Amino acid sequence: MAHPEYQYLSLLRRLIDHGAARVDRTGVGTKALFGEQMRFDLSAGFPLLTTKKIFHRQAIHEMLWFLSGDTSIRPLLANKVRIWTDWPLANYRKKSGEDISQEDFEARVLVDDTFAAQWGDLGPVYGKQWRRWQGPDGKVIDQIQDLVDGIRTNPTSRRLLFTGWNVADLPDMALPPCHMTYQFFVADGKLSGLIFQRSADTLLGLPWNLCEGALLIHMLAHQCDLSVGDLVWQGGDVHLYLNHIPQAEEQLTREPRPFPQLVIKRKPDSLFDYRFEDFEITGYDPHPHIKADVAV
Ligand SMILES: Nc1nc(=O)c2c([nH]1)NC[C@@H]1CN(c3ccc(C(=O)N[C@@H](CCC(=O)O)C(=O)O)cc3)CN21
Ligand SMILES: O=c1ccn([C@H]2C[C@H](O)[C@@H](COP(=O)(O)O)O2)c(=O)[nH]1
Repeated sequence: MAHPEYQYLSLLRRLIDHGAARVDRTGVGTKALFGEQMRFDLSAGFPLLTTKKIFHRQAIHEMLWFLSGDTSIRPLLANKVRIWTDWPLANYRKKSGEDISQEDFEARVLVDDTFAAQWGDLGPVYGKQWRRWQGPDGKVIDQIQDLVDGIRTNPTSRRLLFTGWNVADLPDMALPPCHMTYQFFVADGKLSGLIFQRSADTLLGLPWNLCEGALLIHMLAHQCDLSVGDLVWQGGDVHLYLNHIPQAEEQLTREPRPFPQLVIKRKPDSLFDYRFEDFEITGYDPHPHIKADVAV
């Protein structure tokens, strides 16, 4: 069987060859396809792309941050994860008129509590909706805890899902959720998960989304005494930014190598008690990193 990474590489190829040219919110421009799907059998390996190095250390931190319910970039910065800085930074520069550098902005968020509260928060993004969805009656809903309970007590339920797409809260979010809905399925002692992603930056964001989706399935399966099944990824507007085409062409010259394995070294009492040190990726031997600028 062909290496599963060819699903991703063939998507890059099709985007370059057949994507519809579009003007997008960022002004960069994209080539886009609508309605794409990929499937990875997690028992056969961890889907961390090998045709370029993916910074999985940062991706693991991001997933733990979502699960913690936090929406400030401060805990990310404390772990040297800088992928979310651009949005609050642009907001601060615009509103304050101060031409602050990214480094200085990040340093202030880290040391100054008042500054961090005012400028370092992304609004009611992923973590808030996943863990603290506010009901109309003021009741707070923990969608992830409910999911864990559901998988354990009613594994054939067709309602094992959670979503970040809280319509009423969208205007207050720095960015509306991209990987917006997750659904789960238990069969033959295996847990599978499906991600619906309304908008996918195929070169930069998507490899992280696959890594983090796979990590979440592993964690849920670990907690619910199941083994891992498939990660199914579905994308709505799946795009390649025009300034990423040379990087995509470079990546397409490379041959996939075997996927690594994820080792979870400890079983904590709950899904929310995992620490970064509990995870190890073994056997990862990727091609070199390919640098690309993120569209803000
Ligand atoms: N245009 C865009 N693409 C995204 O993927 C994206 C957004 N915006 N906005 C919100 C988050 C932030 N995410 C990001 C942002 C940056 C990188 C990025 O630049 N990754 C580089 C290296 C990062 C580094 O040097 O630490 C990579 O090669 O993966 C990845 C995901 C995913 N999301
Ligand atoms: O996890 C993520 C988060 C974001 N993205 C990408 C997808 C788009 O390129 C932008 C978001 O812009 P919108 O105009 O809100 O669609 O970020 C991603 O791929 N993965």
